[in-house]
Amino acid sequence: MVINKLTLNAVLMNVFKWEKVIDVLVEKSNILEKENNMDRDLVYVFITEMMWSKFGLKGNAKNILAIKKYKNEFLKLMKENDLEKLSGSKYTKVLKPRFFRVNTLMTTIEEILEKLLKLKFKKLESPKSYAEFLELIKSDKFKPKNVFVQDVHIKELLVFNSKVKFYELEEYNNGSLIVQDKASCLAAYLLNPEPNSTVLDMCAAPGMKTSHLAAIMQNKGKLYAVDRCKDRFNTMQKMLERYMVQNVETFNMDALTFPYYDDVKYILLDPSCSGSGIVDRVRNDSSQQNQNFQMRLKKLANVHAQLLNHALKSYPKLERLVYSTCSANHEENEAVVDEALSVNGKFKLLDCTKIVKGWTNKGVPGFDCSEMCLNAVPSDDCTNGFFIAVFVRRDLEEKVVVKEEKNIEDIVVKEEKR
Ligand SMILES: C[S@@+](CC[C@H](N)C(=O)[O-])C[C@H]1O[C@@H](n2cnc3c(N)ncnc32)[C@H](O)[C@@H]1O
Repeated sequence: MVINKLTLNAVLMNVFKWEKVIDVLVEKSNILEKENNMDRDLVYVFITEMMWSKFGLKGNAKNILAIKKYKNEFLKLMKENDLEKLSGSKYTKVLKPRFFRVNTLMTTIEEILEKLLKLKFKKLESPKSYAEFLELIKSDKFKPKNVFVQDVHIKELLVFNSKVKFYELEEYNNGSLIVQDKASCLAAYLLNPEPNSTVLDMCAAPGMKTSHLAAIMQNKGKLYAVDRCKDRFNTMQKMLERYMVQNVETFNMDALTFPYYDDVKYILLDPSCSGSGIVDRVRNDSSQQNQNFQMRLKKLANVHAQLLNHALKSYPKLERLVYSTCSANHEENEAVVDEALSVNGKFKLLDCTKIVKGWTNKGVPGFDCSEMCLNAVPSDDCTNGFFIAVFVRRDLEEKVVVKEEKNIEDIVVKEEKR
């Protein structure tokens, strides 16, 4: 059999993912004792291929046929012992809802709500608190395919059952409705630039957060979107055009060499990370301990720190910076933030979970910044794993807190008027 490195890697990652389940199947079925000439590792690979690979376990070799005999027994054991839940951590096998962000540069929330009602969707009453919101989207009330609810924090975000797909819907196809996980939307929500300000998105492609920033700025002011990767940059340009972002200037370059410093008041830094927070990407303890992964983490963390330090030092009018990753590893998150704070005394952190009311998952304990950061945890928050820290210039802190409180008051007033 010809097998390339990538295929082999995918097979092994799948074995790691299901390892705990296979441990139980092997033990309960006594397969190793019964098939006493077989190598344990090979048995794990064969079981994974037979039970969970797209194409099943192929071939008629003696040891393959021996494993195939156990399929029904394994299925029964899985069911009886509810083994699926062992297959991952809080980052895998989580049934996330589907989040659609209304692109307010092309339409309004009201127009989309009207369209959805015409399509026989039923809007559930928006809960008052985040805890009630989570309870609702995890409950049976949220099971039917035709129900949805408006997000409790980000008003332009509509939350649907995981089975809902809008491939046929005009608004989805023309860019008025954008699929974007809530955790990813929180970055622009927390940066919260006012219209007419100057904003720099340092690692912008493919432009999801850039387009959200433009929507928050109502297409007014200046939005610099920088990315060094040519292909991703090209995709971003197409996407921003499609989403009718008009206040953006795009730059295909390294953010460390971006030349326009003077007016930048807000920065979003969302660098390339390990992606270990993304639900469905294979992630488990065995793969995390892998030496290559640890080395990769170290390299990524160094790059993050370099970009973050550069941003905090180089922009004289910078008031606020959001640092975000879709990593679940503290090396890329809290450790980078602590280091940046230790050498950038002019900045401090805002308490993210005070702004995102009711959010309970903070940074992992053990770091100076832990209490001020926000972690999105798939099994709790029903989003991808995500990390956010908000830096503010120290002497502006009071002004910023007043602004936050005012924003929250405005939201409450708007809600009451409805
Ligand atoms: C996580 S992705 C950004 C996703 C984007 N913020 C969004 O919401 O669509 C990270 C991006 O950073 C870019 N990048 C990494 N290092 C960079 C650097 N030094 N300068 C500019 N772009 C960089 C990568 O090319 C990649 O497109």
